[in-house]
Amino acid sequence: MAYAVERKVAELAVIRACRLTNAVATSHKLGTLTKSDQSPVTVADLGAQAMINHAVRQCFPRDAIVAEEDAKALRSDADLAQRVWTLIQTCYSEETNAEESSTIGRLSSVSEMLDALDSGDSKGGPVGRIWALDPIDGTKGFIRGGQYAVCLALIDNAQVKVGVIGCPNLPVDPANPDGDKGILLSAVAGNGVYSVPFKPETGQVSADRVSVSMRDIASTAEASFCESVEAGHSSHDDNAKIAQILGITKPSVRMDSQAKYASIARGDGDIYLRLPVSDTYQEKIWDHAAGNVIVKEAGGDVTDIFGKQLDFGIGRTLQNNKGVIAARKSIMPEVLAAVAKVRL
Ligand SMILES: Nc1ncnc2c1ncn2[C@@H]1O[C@H](COP(=O)(O)O)[C@@H](OP(=O)(O)O)[C@H]1O
Ligand SMILES: [Mg+2]
Ligand SMILES: [Mg+2]
Ligand SMILES: [Mg+2]
Repeated sequence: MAYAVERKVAELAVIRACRLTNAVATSHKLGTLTKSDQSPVTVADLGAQAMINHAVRQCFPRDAIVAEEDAKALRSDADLAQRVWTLIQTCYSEETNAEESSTIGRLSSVSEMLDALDSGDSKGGPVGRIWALDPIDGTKGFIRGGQYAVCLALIDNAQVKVGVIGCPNLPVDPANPDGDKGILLSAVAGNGVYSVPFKPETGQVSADRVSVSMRDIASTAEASFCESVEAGHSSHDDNAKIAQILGITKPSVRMDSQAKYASIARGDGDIYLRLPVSDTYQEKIWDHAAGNVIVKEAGGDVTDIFGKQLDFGIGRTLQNNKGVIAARKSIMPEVLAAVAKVRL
């Protein structure tokens, strides 16, 4: 299978990062900082990015990386850098799968950690292999104890070919929300999407991978839709109007992060609405790349609010697109017609 090695590396790197983020979440010592755009970042985002960037660089040294974070805050604060380094060392020491370090390696010094963090600064673009990394998507959800996701994708000549999303807080069985948590969704374009339950504390895979697909529904009135928790990321008002036009009566499922893509891919919900709040905000490629291939491989489609495919080949942002809509292919025309009515 094409991209089999890339998928294996991405799965190992994401599961390892989930072990680190889960340890930070359960310690309640999040080390939250505020970035220049006023959004939060925690020591877990930084530790996860350093480890994953290093894994990608070690396995595929010629590939570029577009990642959300950088080492700026750690380069000016040695104590903070040491704290992230300790988290990474603890995470390595808790490895239970020997394949992990033999395949994706380990960082060996603080300076290597800082360089790895800074190696996700590619400008992106239409040509070549570019990894898109969101070390914690839904940082606000992570801080709240809600949903968050570690998301890694490989974009090859502007097409998303591999997508892996780790959701440590997503229930393994959606019908049993208080049961075991920890799901990895993994897709290669043209080869389907698989769900793998894993234990976030150890990173151990707890059952076989199973192929998943989006639910078939007779009409949009039967659908349930999901949206961001943060009203600043997606217009709850517009989303509600669209749902009303589609005859949806169930309340929206509000969830942080690309866990939304993961849950519609495995059939927990049917439609993901992300209507823009601001005219100027440009969606980031790391917020959507992995989810894009995962939903498509599950039988869904993902477009912007005008029905255009998302363009992952023009840089770090989706500047040619506005908002995001995802749904099963068969209902997509109806959903986009409702979106158009609301946006007129
Ligand atoms: N005004 C805005 N509109 C849309 N998305 C935004 C936004 N401001 C921030 N975001 C992005 O929304 C992501 C979270 O999405 P969601 O609301 O689905 O959980 C954030 O990812 P991070 O948490 O990785 O920073 C951030 O990149
Ligand atoms: Mg962020
Ligand atoms: Mg994000
Ligand atoms: Mg993030």
